[in-house]
Amino acid sequence: MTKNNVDLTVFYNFITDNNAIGIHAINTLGQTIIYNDKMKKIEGLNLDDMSDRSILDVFRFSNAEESTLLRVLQSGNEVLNIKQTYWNQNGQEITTINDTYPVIEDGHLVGAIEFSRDITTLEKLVHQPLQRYGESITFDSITAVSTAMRRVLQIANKAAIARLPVLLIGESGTGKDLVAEGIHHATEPELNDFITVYCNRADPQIITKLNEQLQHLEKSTIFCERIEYLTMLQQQELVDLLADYSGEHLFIASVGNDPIDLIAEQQLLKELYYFFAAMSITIPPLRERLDDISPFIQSHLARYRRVFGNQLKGVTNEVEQLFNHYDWPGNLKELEVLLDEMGTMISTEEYITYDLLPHHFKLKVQEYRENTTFHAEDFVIQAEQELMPLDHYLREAEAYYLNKVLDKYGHNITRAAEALGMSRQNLQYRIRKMKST
Ligand SMILES: Nc1ncnc2c1ncn2[C@@H]1O[C@H](COP(=O)(O)OP(=O)(O)OP(=O)(O)O)[C@@H](O)[C@H]1O
Repeated sequence: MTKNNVDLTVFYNFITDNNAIGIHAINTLGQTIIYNDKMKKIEGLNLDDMSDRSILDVFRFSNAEESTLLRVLQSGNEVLNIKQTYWNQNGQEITTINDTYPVIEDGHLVGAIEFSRDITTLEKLVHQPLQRYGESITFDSITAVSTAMRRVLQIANKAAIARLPVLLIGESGTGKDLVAEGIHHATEPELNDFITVYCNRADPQIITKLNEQLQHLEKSTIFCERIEYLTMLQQQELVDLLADYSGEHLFIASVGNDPIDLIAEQQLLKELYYFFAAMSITIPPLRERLDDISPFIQSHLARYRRVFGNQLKGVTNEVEQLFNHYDWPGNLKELEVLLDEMGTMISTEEYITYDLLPHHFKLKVQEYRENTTFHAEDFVIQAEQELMPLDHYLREAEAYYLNKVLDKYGHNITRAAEALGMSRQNLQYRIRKMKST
């Protein structure tokens, strides 16, 4: 393609490669033909993973309906403004808005193209703080059933009493923000305001603005969220500011990684770390405190029932097992986003079954599920198979059968017990026994 005798292909390639929008295009066979650098960053995949391969192969889609690109290819209709939050292979939280279009040439469909706008920063700085408006977070609002999390809250309570600077260390979504606000409300007498500073390096005036704000504040809590996101210069400005105001206010900061590593990687200023290090609280990732998953789901679903009036009571055993084996790179926030996503699809269901899980989550747990789910053929004796003791075999067979029946009846105990020809109490007893083995 040329214009004024200039080959435009080179310009089009440049536009594709130097663009703030992720672009992914496929042909009618589902093969990737364009996958730009921005899309690579967003999805955390390599071009080599994608080129010359059918999108079906790469993602192992079990159902073409579930890929927007393939859906558009099949229907010929555009799908616009789909918002998604997920954690890519590097454990980074990403929020995108996607538009997917059919590509038509001379009246014939020749492929489909997806444009993905990365709105992660906008989401973090604007939408999430807005969502939390009106809700005051105390230690009671934080799910802390695991020993590790109860310990975190104990130390946080001590920090509130001591009113010393606090450093909260933990991966994205572990609840640092909540613990900071919990500390604020646990101070006695309670400090006046809880101010969150989203450490956005793109704002060169950020520390100057904080300085102006501090001049008008009396005895408040200042939470500097993710201080490692500031430039070194901004961090130095913050150190100077803290020295001026440390007697007046309670300062809390958070970091997403081990601060010693951050210092070694020159992402955190040593002096800033020293200021906060007196009280360091490490919040462990969710995969190291699985006991918190179930109570978090319970309290989240209870809120759903109150707000949306639906019937959701919990998740099936199968989903619970998958949750316990997934590594949750986005921690409780990822679980929350997942529940929210499913919440919008629920109408009359009482339990979240495997089928209700969003496709992107099914992909993440697919391998584990394939390796662990019992199949009917597991109970057939095969020549090469090692025999297991009878009581073990019966236990597994019972668990397999009970789970199947419970799933069939959406975990409605009364209906499942009826189908199994036993009392509700008997079924509940067997479920408890199954969970404890
Ligand atoms: N222990 C918890 N109890 C209840 N909700 C939680 C808990 N931990 C996280 N959440 C949920 O996850 C969301 C994100 O948590 P939060 O913003 O505190 O994470 P964070 O560690 O500050 O993450 P980031 O480093 O990305 O800012 C919260 O708004 C809350 O809804």
